[in-house]
This record gives sequence, C-alpha cells and structure tokens, in this order.
Amino acid sequence: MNKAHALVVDDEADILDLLKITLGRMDVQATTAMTVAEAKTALQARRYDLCLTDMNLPDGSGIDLVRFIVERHPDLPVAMITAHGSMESAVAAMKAGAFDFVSKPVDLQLLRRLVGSALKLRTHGGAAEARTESGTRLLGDSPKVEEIRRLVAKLARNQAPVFITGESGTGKELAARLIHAQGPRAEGDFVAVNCGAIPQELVESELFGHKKGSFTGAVADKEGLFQAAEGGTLFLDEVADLPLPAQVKLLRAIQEKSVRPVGAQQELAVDVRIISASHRDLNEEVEKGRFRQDLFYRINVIEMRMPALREHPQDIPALAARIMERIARQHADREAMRLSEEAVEALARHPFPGNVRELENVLERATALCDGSIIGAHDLYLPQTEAQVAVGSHADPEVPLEDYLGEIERHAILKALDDTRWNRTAAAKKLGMTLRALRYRLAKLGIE
Ligand SMILES: Nc1ncnc2c1ncn2[C@@H]1O[C@H](COP(=O)(O)OP(=O)(O)OP(=O)(O)O)[C@@H](O)[C@H]1O
Repeated sequence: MNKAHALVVDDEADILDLLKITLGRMDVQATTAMTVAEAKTALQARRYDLCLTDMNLPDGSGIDLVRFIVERHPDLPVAMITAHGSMESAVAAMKAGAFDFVSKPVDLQLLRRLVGSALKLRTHGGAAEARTESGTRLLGDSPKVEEIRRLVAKLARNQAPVFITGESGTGKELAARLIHAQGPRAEGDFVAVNCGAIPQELVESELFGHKKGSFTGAVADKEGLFQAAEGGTLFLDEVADLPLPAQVKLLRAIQEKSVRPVGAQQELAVDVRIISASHRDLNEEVEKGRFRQDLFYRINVIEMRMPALREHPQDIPALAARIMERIARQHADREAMRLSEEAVEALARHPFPGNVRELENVLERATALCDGSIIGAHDLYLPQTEAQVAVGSHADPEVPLEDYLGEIERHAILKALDDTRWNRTAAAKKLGMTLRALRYRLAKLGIE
C-alpha cells in the first residue's frame, strides 16, 4: 500500500510543525493548510487518507470544512482538533460527520491511535457486508432494514458515540456488534455489559476496575470493562439503569478518554468506542431526573432507532427461513424441519411484541415440540391476542368446551412463559398459580 498522506489544517504554525513531525514518525506524509480556503484547494490537488482540522480557522469554522469533506469527499476520514474541555465542539463536529476528535494540548498517544484508526479505514473501505464474530448478519430486505444496514456501514467508519434505541429484541446488540465488526476497531474486543445487571455498589469497580484493598473484598487489582475493551468497543446495554454516581464517572471517562480505577491515584488513558442502548426513552429519564442530561448529550451524539418487527412484517418469512436454517445446523443430528405455508402465513400475521427474539423463541419451541418434519401453524402455539381468543374457536359449536378451555389455558401459559423468557417461577407468579400447579398444567398440555 502507498505511503499514507494526511491533510493537516491549523492556523498555528507551531502546531502544524508538531503534527507534521508526529505523523512523519508514523510514516504518514502531511500536507498543511492554515485556512479553510487553503484546505479546499489542497483537497482538489490530490487524494488524502486522513484530514485533521482545527476548530477555529481564520476564514471559517472547522465544522464547515467537515461538512465540505463529508459532501465532496465522503470517503476521507476527518478528525477535529478541539480546544481543551470543549466537548460541545467535539460533539458538534461528530454530528457534522467527523469520525473522531482530539483535544488540545494534543496528547500524542491519543493522536497516534486516532491516526491508526483512520488509516485502518483504508483497508476496511468497501468491505463486504458486516457479520459479527459468530457470523450473524442483519437479515431483511425491507426499506427499514436497508436503512439500518446503510447506517451501520456509515457509523462503522467513525468513532462517535452511538445510542441505539428500540424495543426489546429488535437487534440493538446485533447492530452494535456489526458497527464494531465492520469498522477499524474490529481487531479489538467488543465488550458488552448489561448496566442493569450489575449490583449498584459494584458498578464503578466493574466499569473502571479497582486497586487491591480499595474496599472490603477487593483482594487483588482488577481490570475494569473499559480497560478490557481497549482498542475496541464497549457496549453499554440498558444504560438508563446506571446509578447516578456511576453516570458522573462515565461522563468523565468519555470526556477525558481516561478512567481512574477505584482506589487508584492515577488516571489511565483509554481508547474505547462507546455504543450504548436502552429500550427506555432517555429523554423521559432525563426529565424525571434519573439520567444526567450532560451524559445523555454525550452518549447520544448519533442516535439509531431499531424498528419493531411489526414495522417491517414483510421480512418475517425470510427471517423465519434463516432462523430455521440456523436451528437445523445446531441440531445436525436430527431430520431438518421446515415450515408449512400456513405456518409462514400465521407468522407473517402475528404482531410479535417481543420482536425478532420472540420469532426465534417461537421457532425454537416449535422445532422442539413438533413430532413430524413439517411445522404447521398450530405447532407454533402463537400466543393469540385476547380479542382473537374471545372470538376464536368458541364460536364453533363443534369444538368441545374442554378443548376450547384447554386452548385458552395453553395460550395464557405460553404467553406468560414467553413474557418471562421461560422462567417458570416468574411465569407461575404472573399467572397467579403455584410453580407446582404450573408444572402440572405444562405436563397435562404436553408443553414440556
Ligand atoms: N434483522 C435481524 N437479522 C437477524 N437477526 C436478528 C435481527 N434482529 C434481531 N436479530 C436477532 O434477534 C435476537 C435479539 O437481538 P438483540 O439481542 O440484538 O436485541 P436487543 O434489542 O439488544 O434486545 P434487548 O433489548 O432485550 O437486549 C438476537 O439473536 C439477534 O441476532
């Protein structure tokens, strides 16, 4: 590959020299410009692999230059050099399309990493469709999924914090994994943490690590998840569940790109991309005082909304087919099963409040319970809505009352199990019966 070439834009000659020398040490050649106009002329003259621009230039703002580059040279990664502590301009630059920022005085280690990430984009440019480490792709051909696919490819090319919203089971974590896998951080780790699952008193130590003896039970130094994600991506799932004190520390970590382990004197620089997600409305959490507005502003630089499955029902048949293929691969010892036409139609009509995860659960359950090799609509045990049950088989005088009641019971039980992710104790509680009674009914209805 040819030697990389950067365009560096700053109105201070000293800074230009420093950046030129640093880039030179990284084997990157640099062309310099001191104004927006000079930068535009330089951009016409040749191709660059990276642009670094200051925020305040004599004839305009660095943001204008970012917009110009995004429009005219969309493949050129551009990073903003911001004044110290000016997170607002960093956020504004990333919203305008900058792939990252570095604040003054420029920390050379951070600059090296930033340049390294930008140059890796050269090798990742135009990569084939993203797959996670385990080979999962984003499935679906509907315009909604196509849009997500485009956004994933775009976000993979920059370092801005992304906040993913969407109902449970819509693929928020999958999208985060794809952004990681398709970008220059793919060689680093993707570390996922469910913020709601960490006991409140351990959140800081989990995220930032701790020193031996910093609290009872800290018997050795422990690395935090930030350090574990060094060079990669940290996925903060259910970020709305972070307690307020941890939110303050997270804010600092994002702002300063460094963390301080519990009980440590020194801060450690960390190079981690943050992707967060929540099924809750964070605006509402901010209004209610449960989530810090300043943190929301920083993690939500780019927002991505995963559509509910009922918004793109046309993808259900293809998704179902791929999930069936995956199940068949997992049970290679068994005869492959397929869905009947009626089953596919029933799936396409179902509203799927639990989204793609519910579709996976329905198909896994049907494969486990169905005796033959063709799964019929009745083998899916799709939980009916109350309205459907009310006007359902009851209207048919040929159906014995006991069977009719059995069907209602089956639907109620399967729905409670689905709602509780098959946690029987929780399902029994939801149904207002004892666990023993639930077990008895499961056996009677042949669900187990
Ligand atoms: N478009 C899609 N193509 C393929 N698989 C998908 C798609 N959307 C979701 N899935 C699958 O659905 C399951 C649920 O997805 P995921 O865990 O990413 O959802 P989530 O929104 O993070 O859920 P939660 O909010 O409950 O954590 C996963 O197995 C994922 O691979």
